[in-house]
Order: sequence, then C-alpha cells, then structure tokens
Amino acid sequence: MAVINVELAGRSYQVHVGQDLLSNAASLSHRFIRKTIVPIVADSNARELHGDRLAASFDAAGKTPVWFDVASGEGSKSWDGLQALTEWMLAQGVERGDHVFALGGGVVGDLTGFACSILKRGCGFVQLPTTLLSQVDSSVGGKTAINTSAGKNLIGAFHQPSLVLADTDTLKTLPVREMQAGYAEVIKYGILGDLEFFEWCEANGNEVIAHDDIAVAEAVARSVAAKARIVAADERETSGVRALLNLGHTFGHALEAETGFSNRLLHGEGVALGMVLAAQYSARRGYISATDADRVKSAIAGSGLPTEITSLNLKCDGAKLVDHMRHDKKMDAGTLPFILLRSIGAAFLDHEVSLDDVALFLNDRLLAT
Ligand SMILES: NC(=O)c1ccc[n+]([C@@H]2O[C@H](COP(=O)([O-])OP(=O)(O)OC[C@H]3O[C@@H](n4cnc5c(N)ncnc54)[C@H](O)[C@@H]3O)[C@@H](O)[C@H]2O)c1
Ligand SMILES: O=C(O)C(=O)C[C@@H](O)[C@H](O)[C@H](O)COP(=O)(O)O
Ligand SMILES: [Zn+2]
Repeated sequence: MAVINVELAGRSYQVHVGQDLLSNAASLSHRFIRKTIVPIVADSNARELHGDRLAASFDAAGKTPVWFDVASGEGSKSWDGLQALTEWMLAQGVERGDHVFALGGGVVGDLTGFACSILKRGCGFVQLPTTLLSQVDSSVGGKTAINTSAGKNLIGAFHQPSLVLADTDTLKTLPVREMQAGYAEVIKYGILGDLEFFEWCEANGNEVIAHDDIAVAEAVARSVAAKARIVAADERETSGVRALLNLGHTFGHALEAETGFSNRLLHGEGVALGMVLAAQYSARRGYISATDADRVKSAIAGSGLPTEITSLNLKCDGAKLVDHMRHDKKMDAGTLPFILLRSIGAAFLDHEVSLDDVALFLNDRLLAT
C-alpha cells in the first residue's frame, strides 16, 4: 500500500492507494466519524458492486451507513442533483463538523464535494473513488463542481477532502472503456511534466487498462503523487502551475459540451482527443516537431482511446467549438491561455493564442481523413 500526503497549510490530508481498503474503511476513517450514522453518497453501480464491503466495515465498527444513491452518468452533476443531495444531507442532520463519504467515480466525488462545500457553509467529506479516473485525478486536489447548460464545471468550489481511500480492487469491475478513459488522465501526467513517466506509460499502458494489479498500483500511486505535488504548489490555480493539469481540457470540455455531456464522449475520451489536439496545435505553433505530436497521438491511440475528432461525427465547425471555449474558467479579459507543449514532458501556458486561429485549426481537424 502507498500513502501519499497532499501538503496544504492547515488542511493536509492522506491518499491511501491499495487493495481491499473498503473493507477497512471504518478504521482508516475513524477520526472523521463522530456519530453512529455514517452518510454515504454512492454511485448506483459502485454501491451495487462494492457497497457491501464498505457497509460490513462500518457495521463491524458499530456504525450505521445511510445511503444516498446517485444515478450513474454525467447528468447527475447538475442543479437537480445538487438540490436533491443537499436536501437529503439536511434531512440526515449533517452538521458542519461531520463528514460525508463519496463512493463512486468523478461524478459522485465532484457532486458530493460541492454539496459539502456549501452545506451550512461547509462540512467535511471523505473520497472513496472507485474508477481509475477518480483514483488518479478527481478525488485529489479539491476541485468540486456541477455542470450547467453553459458548460462544464462552471458552478463549483475548491473544497479539499479530509481523506482519500483509493481501493484498487474496485477497478476489477470497471469496464474497459472506463479504464481507457481514466488512463487518459494517467498519461496526461507524463505528457505535461514527466517524460520518463510518459515512456513508462508507452510500455505499460495496456497492462494498466487490462487491470494488471502491479501496473495499476504503480499508475495510481505515481499519478496521485504527481497531482499532489502540483496541488501543493498551486492549490487554487492562481500561479499557472495547476493550470497545467488542464492539458487537453480546453479542447476536451468543448467536445463534451458539443456532444451534450453524454455517453457519446466520456470525460477521459474528451481529454484524450484534447491532448492530441494540444500536441498538434503545439506543432502548428512551432513549439514541438510533427514527430513528437505523432508520438503523443500514437501513445494515446495504442491504449484504444480516440484520437481523431472526425470519429465524433460532429455537426459543427471550429468556430462553434471555440464558442464553447469562451466559457472556459481560464478565460481572462478576452484571452484564453492554452496549455501547449515545449516537448513531451514539458507543458506551458501560452497566453498569445488567437481563438480565430484555433477555429481554423479545428476546421482542418474536422475535415481530416
Ligand atoms: N475534480 C477533479 O479534479 C476532476 C478531475 C478529473 C475529472 N473530473 C470529473 O470526473 C467525472 C468523470 O469521472 P469518472 O470517469 O469516474 O466517471 P463516472 O463517475 O461517471 O463513473 C464512470 C462509470 O463507472 C461506473 N462505476 C463507478 N465505479 C465502478 C466500479 N468500481 N465498477 C464498475 N463500474 C463503476 C459509474 O456508474 C459510471 O457509469 C467528470 O465529470 C469529470 O469532469 C473531475
Ligand atoms: O485538478 C485539476 O486542476 C484539473 O484540472 C484536473 C482535470 O483533470 C479535471 O477534469 C478538472 O475538473 C478540470 O478542471 P476545470 O477547472 O477545467 O473544470
Ligand atoms: Zn480531467
């Protein structure tokens, strides 16, 4: 088992990565349980597949889990979802000093974290991530949010969890498509900041996706360590360091919006497409070679993720995708900084990008064969 610290003044916390952690959840989280009742917000699939182990752990400790079920899918990260959850938390008598547990993927983690950030102006929460994506990325770092019709994660807050238990056994039931989507956020850490980890991904990515225990353990622990370092350096994305974690997301969120935040394009798939576009756009700007852009694309394609936006059969042009980008949270007085590559393993923020040029670039990609 690995324990990674997220070092933040006054609210540092641990991320445990290992097998069968849910069976020991009560003892690992005992500091955060003050009452007999333990409120658990659960993704419907995660509860069905892994809820019993969690419940048994609390039962054995003399605690009583009370469950709030969240329907699977991005649609639950919504105003309606937030209203239903916060009203349930009030009905359960959750107080500011209490902790709510979030069992599931990034959807449940982001929704529960946001609900906890506003309930009575803030209560605690513990992340129990059960997807690869949520173990390597969304459960760590305190970004919480819901989507609106205007775009992705536009209503949210920074609110750090008190503890993260990433039980890698839960990934054994995760469909391959979801493993691939989570893997996009794994290889992201290599592309943005660590050439050696990118090369590890080139060699081991398929073992991760195939649920190989050793490869999964290494991928999750190394990803969490990378994210913890970045979050500790720039918790609220103000210095430009944390913004690098958005590699591929400016393009990806626009594609998610255009596909209606639906099963047509999972978040990780949008990030995969977005990272390929960011690499190609970096080559267009003369920062990296076409060969390096192709290497990024091949590594992503090799894991079975999409790499061509033509595969989405979009009925829009580049200007429409750029319109979605105008809602990006990085927009700053009319300019949108893009996360581009100086080399594989060295991302940077380019503040000189013209959105008109991005639209032209996307028109080319929408026509590519
Ligand atoms: N807060 C952050 O820093 C951050 C980072 C990355 C992504 N995100 C957000 O995370 C969300 C995506 O998260 P996700 O990829 O985990 O998706 P998700 O939460 O929708 O889960 C994916 C699917 O897996 C199912 N599932 C969950 N655990 C399972 C298990 N163990 N076995 C079988 N099925 C299981 C779910 O029911 C769902 O159908 C997006 O909304 C994205 O914006 C947030
Ligand atoms: O933690 C971060 O910072 C990230 O950017 C991680 C991303 O993978 C994640 O999808 C995040 O939710 C995107 O943030 P947003 O600020 O663009 O909504
Ligand atoms: Zn992401």
